[in-house]
Amino acid sequence: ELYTDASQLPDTVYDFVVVGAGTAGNVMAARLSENPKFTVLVIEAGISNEGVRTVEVPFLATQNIPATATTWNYTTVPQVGLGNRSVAYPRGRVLGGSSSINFLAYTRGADAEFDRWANLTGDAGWAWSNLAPYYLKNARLVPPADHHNTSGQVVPADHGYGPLEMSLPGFATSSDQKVLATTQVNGSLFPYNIDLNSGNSVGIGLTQSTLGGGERSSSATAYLEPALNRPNLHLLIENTVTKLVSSKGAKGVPTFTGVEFASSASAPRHTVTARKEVILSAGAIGSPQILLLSGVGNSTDLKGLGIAPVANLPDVGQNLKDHPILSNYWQVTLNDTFDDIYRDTSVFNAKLAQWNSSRTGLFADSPTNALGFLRIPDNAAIWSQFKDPAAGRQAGHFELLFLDGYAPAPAPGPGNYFTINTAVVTPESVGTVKLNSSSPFAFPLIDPGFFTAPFDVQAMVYAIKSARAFMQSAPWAGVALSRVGPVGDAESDADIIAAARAAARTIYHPTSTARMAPDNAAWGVVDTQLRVKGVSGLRVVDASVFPSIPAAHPQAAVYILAERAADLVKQAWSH
Ligand SMILES: Cc1cc2nc3c(=O)[nH]c(=O)nc-3n(C[C@H](O)[C@H](O)[C@H](O)COP(=O)(O)OP(=O)(O)OC[C@H]3O[C@@H](n4cnc5c(N)ncnc54)[C@H](O)[C@@H]3O)c2cc1C
Repeated sequence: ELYTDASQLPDTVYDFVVVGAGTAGNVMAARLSENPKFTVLVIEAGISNEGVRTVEVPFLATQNIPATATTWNYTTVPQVGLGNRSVAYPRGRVLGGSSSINFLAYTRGADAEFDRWANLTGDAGWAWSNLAPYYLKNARLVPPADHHNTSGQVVPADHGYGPLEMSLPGFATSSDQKVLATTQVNGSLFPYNIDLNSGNSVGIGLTQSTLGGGERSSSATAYLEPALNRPNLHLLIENTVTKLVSSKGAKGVPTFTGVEFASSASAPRHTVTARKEVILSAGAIGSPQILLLSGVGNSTDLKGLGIAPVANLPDVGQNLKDHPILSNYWQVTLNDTFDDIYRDTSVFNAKLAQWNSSRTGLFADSPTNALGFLRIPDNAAIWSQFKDPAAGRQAGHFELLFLDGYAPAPAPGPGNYFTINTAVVTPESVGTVKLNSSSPFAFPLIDPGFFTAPFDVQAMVYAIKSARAFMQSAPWAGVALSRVGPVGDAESDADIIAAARAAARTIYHPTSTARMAPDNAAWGVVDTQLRVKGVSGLRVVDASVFPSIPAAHPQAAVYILAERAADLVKQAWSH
């Protein structure tokens, strides 16, 4: 049942209270409520996802950001590595969380990403061989919107049977053909990868997107909605959790027993009791913020803000990792790019009408039809200065994302454009999330530390040159005209670096702000069962516990982690 007002809630005591109906939170809610003996309440700050056009229409995903009714409209603190610019840092604030507003790419990353988690935490349960069943349990392939023959574009045997729908592009563009042709003629630099979700994530392939039947599939549509008719699952939306409630338990161990929330800063606070556990799934920004507001963090910092310390865990809000990205643009001779839809309302409306009537056409597609992860070669000069940060040889160092037009729109002038977004997916830069104030309604201070580590700058230079080499390949001869846009003019390395610092932004992949560490380690925030260290009754399940950031779009890893976490919680309370 869905409620919008605390006074409507039929109960004040639940077995589990899940904070945040986001990507991970909805997996927890759906899986825990499979047991009819468990009662579960989910509290979400955002609005319902239903009927929100930019959430439902895959191609319009980019229109949810930077600041709309479905986002937390965060910005970063000025970024030293980006010429002191502050950059927009939106997160989903809607049922489904960021899975409702993201750009739909589903990439689980190399097996080695998870094996690294196992190594960093000392728990083989996080190794790929043990997580694979949870990957299969998360998503399933469904036909693309245009029902084309997908042989040679995907390896069906490497996919599962879960509720999340995933499909290949359902609206072919002429630039897709050129991207794929480039992998054929220039395969040594740009190998074709038939399925980026087969465990080897190096190479370029068609994007597998979280959509089915031409509509976005999210943790809200795939997990939450089908479970909402269960009598043991209650959902409260449009209410912000202000802190977690704890008391001193047996032997003086702080014990989390409930959650405090309110519908606005000035509204009265309400509390509910969690008989078994509080599950914190507020994401890589929200979860550290709520931990700090609840007295879990660096005790000295907390006292300075007037917050009574409950557990001294200095790692809360530390180790923020994210992928920096920027756009490289070309003017092209193709005449069917999407540029016109943002220049001509009648073209936009025609595409929307097609989607409305048949869930087909451009708007049934995610914003990017092809992408790939590539390695900086072993003989590159960069390796004389830096140690290889990749998890393994089947993981890339940088990413190329291909967009059939000028993105973010609108194009700077008439004509047609092609965009290659370049991202560094093995960043060495580390940042923080800190409280700005003890008010739960004040945004935290977000500092991803972009380009503060020299490796990231050098890797971005490499990625930009790689994108340029891609466009110099034979299939683009006579098609790609001039380079345009802010990075386009830069020629020398020094100029490219300056342009990169002026143009880079986030690809919206923050992780690791409440990271998992070995059970006996003094560092970290949660143990290998995702229980907050030094307290009882509290787990964190979302991207904030990632021990390291995968060289991939992280939503797949969030789903996989949450599927395992749900089993861990079920096992813990099976008696
Ligand atoms: C614009 C954008 C594009 C992206 N594109 C991709 C992509 O193409 N592919 C990909 O794999 N990943 C992408 N990502 C990243 C991916 O979506 C996230 O890594 C993932 O969804 C995070 O899941 P989570 O469960 O950790 O947090 P979220 O899904 O963000 O969930 C957190 C939830 O907690 C709620 N919450 C927070 N604080 C409170 C509070 N105090 N009280 C109540 N509720 C609260 C939030 O409203 C939200 O619903 C993108 C992200 C964004 C923002």
